[in-house]
Amino acid sequence: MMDYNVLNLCLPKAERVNRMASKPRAATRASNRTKVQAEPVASGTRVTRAAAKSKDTGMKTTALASTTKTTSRKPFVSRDNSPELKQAEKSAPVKPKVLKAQASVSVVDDNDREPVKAYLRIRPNLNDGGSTSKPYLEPISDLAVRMVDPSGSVPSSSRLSAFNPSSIYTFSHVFPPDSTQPDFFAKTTLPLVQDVLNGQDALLFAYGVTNSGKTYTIQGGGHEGSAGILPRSLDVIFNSIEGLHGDGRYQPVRLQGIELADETPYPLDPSSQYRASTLPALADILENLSLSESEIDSTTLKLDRNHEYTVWISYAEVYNEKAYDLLASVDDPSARSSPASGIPRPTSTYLQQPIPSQSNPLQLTRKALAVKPCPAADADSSDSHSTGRYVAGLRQLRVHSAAQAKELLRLGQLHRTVFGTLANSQSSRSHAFVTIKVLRVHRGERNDPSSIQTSRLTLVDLAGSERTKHTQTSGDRLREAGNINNSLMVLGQCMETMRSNQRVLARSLGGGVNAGSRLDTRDVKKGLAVVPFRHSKLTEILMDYFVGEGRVAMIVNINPYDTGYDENSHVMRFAALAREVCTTAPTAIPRPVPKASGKAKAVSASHTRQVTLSLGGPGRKVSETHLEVLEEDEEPGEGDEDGDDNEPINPLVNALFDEIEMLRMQVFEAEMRAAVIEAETREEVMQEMEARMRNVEKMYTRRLMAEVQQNEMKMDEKLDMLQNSGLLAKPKSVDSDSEDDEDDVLESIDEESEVNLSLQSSYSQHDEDEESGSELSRSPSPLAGKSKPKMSSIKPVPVPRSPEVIESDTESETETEAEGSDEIEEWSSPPPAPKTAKAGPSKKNRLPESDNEIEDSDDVEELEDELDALTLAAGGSKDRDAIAVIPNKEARQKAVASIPNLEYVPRVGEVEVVVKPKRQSKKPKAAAKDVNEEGTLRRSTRISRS
Ligand SMILES: Nc1ncnc2c1ncn2[C@@H]1O[C@H](COP(=O)(O)OP(=O)(O)OP(=O)(O)O)[C@@H](O)[C@H]1O
Repeated sequence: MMDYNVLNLCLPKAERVNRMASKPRAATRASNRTKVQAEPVASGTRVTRAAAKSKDTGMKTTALASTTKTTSRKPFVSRDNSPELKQAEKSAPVKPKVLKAQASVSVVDDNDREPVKAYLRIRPNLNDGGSTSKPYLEPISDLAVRMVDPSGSVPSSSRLSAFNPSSIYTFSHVFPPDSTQPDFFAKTTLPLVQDVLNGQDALLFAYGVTNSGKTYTIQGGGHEGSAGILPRSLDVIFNSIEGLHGDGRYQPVRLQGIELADETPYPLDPSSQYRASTLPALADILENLSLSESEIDSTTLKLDRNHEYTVWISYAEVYNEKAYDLLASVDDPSARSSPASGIPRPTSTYLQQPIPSQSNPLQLTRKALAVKPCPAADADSSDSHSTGRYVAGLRQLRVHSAAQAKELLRLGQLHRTVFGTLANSQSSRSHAFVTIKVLRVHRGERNDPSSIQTSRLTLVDLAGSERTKHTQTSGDRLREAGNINNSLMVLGQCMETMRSNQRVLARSLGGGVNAGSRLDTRDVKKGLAVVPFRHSKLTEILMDYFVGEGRVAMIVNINPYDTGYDENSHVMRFAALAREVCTTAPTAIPRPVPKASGKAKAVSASHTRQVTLSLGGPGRKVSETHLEVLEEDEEPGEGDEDGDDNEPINPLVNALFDEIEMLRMQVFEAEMRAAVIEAETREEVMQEMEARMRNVEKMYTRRLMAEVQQNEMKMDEKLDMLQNSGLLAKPKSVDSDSEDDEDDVLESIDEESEVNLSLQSSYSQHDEDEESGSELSRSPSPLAGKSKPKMSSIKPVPVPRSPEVIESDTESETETEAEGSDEIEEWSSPPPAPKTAKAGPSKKNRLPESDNEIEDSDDVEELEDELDALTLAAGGSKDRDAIAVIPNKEARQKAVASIPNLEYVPRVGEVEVVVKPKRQSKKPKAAAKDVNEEGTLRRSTRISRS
């Protein structure tokens, strides 16, 4: 059964949901009893200090239309791409949640996975006790900051500051001290609000040391324009659903569950009896702590107007490792109306209590709530696998307007203040979770609970991390600090484990496929570590966001004027770690989580604290009153709506469930094997194709090189022949500096030849030949002549008319003979005859005629072209040895006689034969082979009859 859980979490979440769809309800219950907690494996983004990597696209616009897609599962290899590589900023498509509509559940693909976003917000200098006037952190771009240890070279006890006096950290976005609340909201939270209205879950938490601005960021300040992201989110939600309110027939329960709305009214407000008293109420003392209400964010998002929406709020805190409902004592918010605004206003049982005489402290009692695993039944009715845990008994209150919601939150905040923070200079000593839940249903299906989509936006104001050595705390405060630091440490550990699990998984999958071996899930599983979500209440509650779908963003608040450089360094490193964690984790393969030892619960006991409240605000006479806060432990079974945790287990039923799960595991393993085989096959085919392509490429390269060399050598031979036969002589009538020019030309050729390796080999061959002592060694090459304007002074040697063509015996080249003949005739006849388009060679294939023309020809490419042209003009292709134009028999005899070792080879039917031994001795074998294969090369020169 554990194996099934392990493997099941390898699947994309929606696919798991599909699987769950076929799961009988009873089965899920039994599974729930034995099912282990899921540990996700997260892929992440590597955050380096050295380089700023942009991952943020700012506000994303998501599609409003709900589209369902049915995609087949991808091979595991491709499902495990690192998000770092894709970090491509993309808008995640909307995946609406449809309760009990498993048939149309969307499948999550790779592109939906996203690393945690981390936004850095730098607090301005408020001269509020910070020890430094110069900040130790400065933004260097929109995405990166440099942090310099203010202690400089002074040795520090901290390893971090000792070894990294200056570090660069990157974020999804850096908000400098002067950034405004609206801008911050628009870039960080608005996209999440859009997601929630479209059926997606989202989590945003603020992390930072004490006094760094977390609460200011989330809730806001007291002045105009300072409303935080929480009231702004409420404004945007209610602006957007204006006219689209549902009837609230169904209410949310737990994380994803839906049930018929409770008909029972909220408990009657008992405060009326207290209000009859003339004594001031607790609320009067706390009045000046209320949130800023004046400001309303007017942003409106476009929504599908075929849907109806209801909004529900819950507000919980985790204090000293216990979860409390901050709205537990709030009476029905819709039952009362404020006479001033007409807005239904909730009231608080706690806060309406009159403060008794100073000698008698007012005792307030509140009960901690248990955090329980979500029943699998919820997963049946939603597209979410029920891996999360919820605060059992946490009230979710419906709100009809942003103002009402803010009022409710204000009460919750006051409760938080009363129960936790007043005794500590307004500092938040608890983690506060505000969850805005949106229930959405299509108008035509409002009576069908299975059509209701539920989504959550949770904003978490984490308690400030701090070192006890800085706060000098003791007693209760020390205990608080210990718990806070412990829970934050566990959060960091969870992220670290998720990241390393993802790496292990990626390596295993990648290695398995590359090695061509089968992937054994048990081996992979062994390499993964347990994610310690259950080691703290904070991570237990947040767990669903990390193992499930939805986006997670983190706000890092920092006060760079504070003394806590080391603490802030830890915060920065935490952010770097968070950015490497991926939240949608279809590849999660957890190992069984050991059941939480009963130790924590057994140890905890009711705890009474004394809180001193100051009566009156600034400018008023201050008196004090004392509260006694009794914090009762949670009861294990309390608040468990399922109530089936202690249900007696039927062994037969359990055995059947085990068998079902085993079969599921087998199916899954088979699917996984198939996926791996498919990936292997693809890989093999790809490798084979690549090898073939490489061979073809090599072959063509070889041929090309051989051809180039061959042509070069032929060219030399032809030029030699022409010169030897007197058809091309060394120019005599040149300017006074012609010798220098020729040298320049040769140098130029040398330079150009360096550019082209293939040509270089040809030239060096040519040079070698020349060095052998020939008189022609310094004669300019026609190529060289063409490469410099000055060579236009080289005059062709007149030759008699009626040329003969020395042709090869290749039939295929007969056509080019005439053309070659024309070319040479024209080239060698003074003055050069104008060429016609028909008879003459193309511009490309002829020698340059003017200086301007020659000037254009000094790039290597053109040189090569002209080289080819010469080859053609000489009537040769790669199969010809040489062509010489001999005007008549006498001239031919003369020419033959003038060339030593020339042998005449007659054509069939010819009598005279002159054969010139080939000068070429270094012809590459490959080239010779190629030519011989084609049967066209004759290593002799035949002089045809005129
Ligand atoms: N961006 C800002 N602009 C102006 N004032 C700010 C800003 N951020 C924080 N402050 C002010 O700094 C002070 C401390 O901020 P805040 O209470 O939000 O810190 P905190 O991190 O929530 O502290 P704790 O963890 O102790 O609750 C407050 O007076 C707040 O108004």
